[in-house]
Amino acid sequence: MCARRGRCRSVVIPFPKIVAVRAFTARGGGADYHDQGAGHWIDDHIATPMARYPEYRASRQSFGINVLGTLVVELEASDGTVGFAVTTGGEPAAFIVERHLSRFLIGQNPADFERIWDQMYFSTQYYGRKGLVVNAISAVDLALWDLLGKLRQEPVYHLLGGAVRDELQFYATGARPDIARDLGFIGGKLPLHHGPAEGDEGLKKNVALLADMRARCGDDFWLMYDCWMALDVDYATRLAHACHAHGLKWIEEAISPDDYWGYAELKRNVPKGMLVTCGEHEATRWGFRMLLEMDCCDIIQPDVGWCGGITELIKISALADARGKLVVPHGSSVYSYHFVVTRHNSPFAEFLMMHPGPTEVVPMFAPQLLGEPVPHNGRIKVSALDKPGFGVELNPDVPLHRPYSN
Ligand SMILES: C[C@H](O)[C@H](O)[C@@H](O)[C@@H](O)C(=O)O
Ligand SMILES: [Mg+2]
Repeated sequence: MCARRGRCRSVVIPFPKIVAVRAFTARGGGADYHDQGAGHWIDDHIATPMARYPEYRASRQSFGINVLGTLVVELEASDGTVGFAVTTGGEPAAFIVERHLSRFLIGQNPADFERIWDQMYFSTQYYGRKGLVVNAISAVDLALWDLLGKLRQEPVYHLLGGAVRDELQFYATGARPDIARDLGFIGGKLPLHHGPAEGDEGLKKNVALLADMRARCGDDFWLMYDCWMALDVDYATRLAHACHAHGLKWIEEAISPDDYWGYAELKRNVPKGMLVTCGEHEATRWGFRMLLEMDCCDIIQPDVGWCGGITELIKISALADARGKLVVPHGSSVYSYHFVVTRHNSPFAEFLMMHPGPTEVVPMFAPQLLGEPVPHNGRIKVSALDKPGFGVELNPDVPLHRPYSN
């Protein structure tokens, strides 16, 4: 409405077009948060599908969990504004961005993210659909939303409909839930250390660790196990029932992400009141539709840097919301925080404790992002997100390598 009488000229200001796409790689923590130095809790004899091979049991880095490294995507607009994002992907993902996806971005309006996403996905469907390719698409999509926010001078959560709450509350993932409790987090998610290859002895050690943490944390603190795809339905069922006595709140990603049938069976098998969660290695609305329609889990946990980005997470979240399911994204720093605050069915978030102990809170994607907010007393106020885009900048002290160009 015009405030004053007279002609009201409503002019849509044209958006600057994307003029450059750059993909870099970086090593050492950051978005590829498994890429840590020796002695870090996150690589301390954690159960994985590779643990059936004794030579790959003590360390996930031994089989290559950190082989990719971080992908950094920059999108530059004609007015000089640069949007960027980071995810797991490294050099192969940089190739996909520079040599395949860039053609759908150069000369385009960053506000056309639906068309751009559609072209990135369906042009790579013949070799993508999940994993590395969708990681690359996710990074481009997140950089688009960062660029949009910077062009509109608004935080991404404003572009998603605004906050439905004043603060984010977090559970912490790491080896020390007892310390997480003292730091004000609402729960602690432990990595599972022993899988089927270590038999009943290993299962007893898993239960003993949970019992110890329950004794340290008291009865009211959430305790969860993250099984990182390491188990089979029988072992996961036995573990769930053995851990029920110690108040295990949820059993996470117990079996292969491809075994939708196994998840549906596990969800029927676990004790009443225990939740089954999964999805961090699932991708797109179609993958999550399968998890939801086959009743595989109680909570889906997409990683916004791996599932297709914000543009796809909007669709995934709506599917879950329509079925009364919670969406608690896998820890992905500001990229999930800006989403979670805007959705009623995302009442809390994950904070991955990246300190080696972990005995203190450090930024999740350290050292790559400057300005990354961290929880205080297990919470982040929405006002901490009130900066354009995702509100973070690349740390200029982190060496970047650009292996390809477009
Ligand atoms: C702690 C788990 O083993 C993984 O390292 C973690 O990244 C992921 O599964 C999570 O849910 O945070
Ligand atoms: Mg997990």
